[in-house]
Amino acid sequence: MVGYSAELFTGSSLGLLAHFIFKRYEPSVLQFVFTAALVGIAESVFFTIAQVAISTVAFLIVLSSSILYYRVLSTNHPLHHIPGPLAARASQLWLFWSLYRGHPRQIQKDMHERYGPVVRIGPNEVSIADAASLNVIYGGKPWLKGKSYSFTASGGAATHEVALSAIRDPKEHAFRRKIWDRAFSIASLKNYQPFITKRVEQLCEQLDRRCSAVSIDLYQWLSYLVFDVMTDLAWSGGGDAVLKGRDPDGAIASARYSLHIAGMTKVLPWLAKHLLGLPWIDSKTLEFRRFSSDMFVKRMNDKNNTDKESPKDVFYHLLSEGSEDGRQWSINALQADSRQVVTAGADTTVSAIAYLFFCLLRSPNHYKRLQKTIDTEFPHERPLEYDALAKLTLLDAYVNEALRLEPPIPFQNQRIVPESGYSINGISLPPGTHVRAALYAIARLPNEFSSPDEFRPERWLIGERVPNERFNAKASAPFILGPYHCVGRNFAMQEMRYTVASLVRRYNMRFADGFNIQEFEKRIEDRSVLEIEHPLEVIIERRQ
Ligand code: HEM
Repeated sequence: MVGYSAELFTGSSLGLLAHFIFKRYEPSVLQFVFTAALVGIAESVFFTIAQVAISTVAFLIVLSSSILYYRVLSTNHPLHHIPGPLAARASQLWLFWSLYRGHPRQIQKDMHERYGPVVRIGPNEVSIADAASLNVIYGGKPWLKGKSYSFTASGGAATHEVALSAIRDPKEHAFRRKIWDRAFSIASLKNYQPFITKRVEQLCEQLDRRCSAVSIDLYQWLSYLVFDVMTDLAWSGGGDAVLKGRDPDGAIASARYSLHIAGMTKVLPWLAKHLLGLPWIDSKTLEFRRFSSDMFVKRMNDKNNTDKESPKDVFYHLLSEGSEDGRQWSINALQADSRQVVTAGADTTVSAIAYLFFCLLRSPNHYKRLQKTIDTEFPHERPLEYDALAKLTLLDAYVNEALRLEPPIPFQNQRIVPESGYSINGISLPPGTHVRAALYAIARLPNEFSSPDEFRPERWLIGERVPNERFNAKASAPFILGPYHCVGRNFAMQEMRYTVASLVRRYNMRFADGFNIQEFEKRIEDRSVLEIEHPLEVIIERRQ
């Protein structure tokens, strides 16, 4: 051993030195390997190959043990005082594993029940389960978006195609967001209603043919519906999934898979671009990229065809509105943002509607009550009107309750503690700490809602709350708050109201024989957006 002392000493010292650098700048595996290679090359000037090998091994062992010790045990670590699982303190891989398994929202909730309102879920990341903090983090002067946003959900590194949700620079975000806000103004929302009405009518025609027959997978049909609505919204024309009764060119599955992969790799952004380059992953995200590019080109051609009046879709707003300083969007940005209408709007809305139907079918009395209310409000031939539906407090109570229990984006909301730091329940979070609000856990806190795990839409109706019932509407934030809140919120609400009211009014439904409620619940997974992995098998009957 004495014979190796020079190379062991050199390797170990360089390992410690590298740690002091990596402590400030979290390395990727590639940087880690690159540094080791650099050290090896530098040492080869003084050492033989065997000595370099020994020194490099010493370097790697000391560097990894020192990082591990610092993250897990050292009282010098700025988040040392925050409780959490040891594996999470050690590496981001713990989060990656939670996402891979598909239940990070539930793991977050379990962790909070065990450790309290602030839990360490990564080397430099904490989760917060505290309703009052929602406004501090996301509302008012919001905290900056975290590193996980350096990667877009649409299947490309953010530097190539930045969609609105991935923009971390507040000024750039505000510039692009202004145009999105116009695209979702009250006036614009009215222009979009025919998209919903037409597709729901098509869905009803399809479902009419499947009444009382074999069971249908309601989640699948709702996916077709919402995908068509979103592609109409983005580019005034889509894949006609409802009419065809199938996923057009595999685009729905491919869009879903893109979100699935993006959700997992967002916690390890450096891994994302390497993973996406893998042929079998690339081929599974290709269909949606191809589909959306075709739609984009078609819509551009329509725009350039001066004989046609430009349809008033989101694309219309993205194209025609420049900013006051005269800046125009690049083609890449235009493509990324119009595609985001589908990636942000489809799976979120479909999971919310499907989960609401699941709750209604599990409690048939609720189904009947909603049906009766809609029958009373819209007797016989009276068409469903969007404005009247928006005033139906009972309908909103049902939608809000489903969103409370299963917020469709429960986990992907990372922010950075600002320079002023933050303190919660006497626990201080230093500037630069990455945080996520545990939306799912907060909306199920027993001090915010009585019987928090129960589907009880009445809690949203002032006249129906039981005496001393705990109810804090602000603890349920499925669309987040503040300047980065969901821009499609009002559109999603009108789509959910119209779809649910139309189907409940027209059909009686029940679970198919043998439907496994527990298994269905278990298979509601989340990585980016809720993914329902179990068919929602139902039997439908046309009402007289
Ligand atoms: C029930 C349905 C929906 C829910 C629960 C939902 C939820 C959310 C949430 C929580 C965020 C913030 C995520 C973050 O902090 O990173 C968000 C952002 C966003 N949502 Fe939605 N969403 C829904 C439907 C829609 C629809 C229909 C659209 C239509 C285009 C849409 C477009 C967007 C966009 C573009 C953003 C990024 C906003 C920004 O960064 O300024 N969403 N949504």
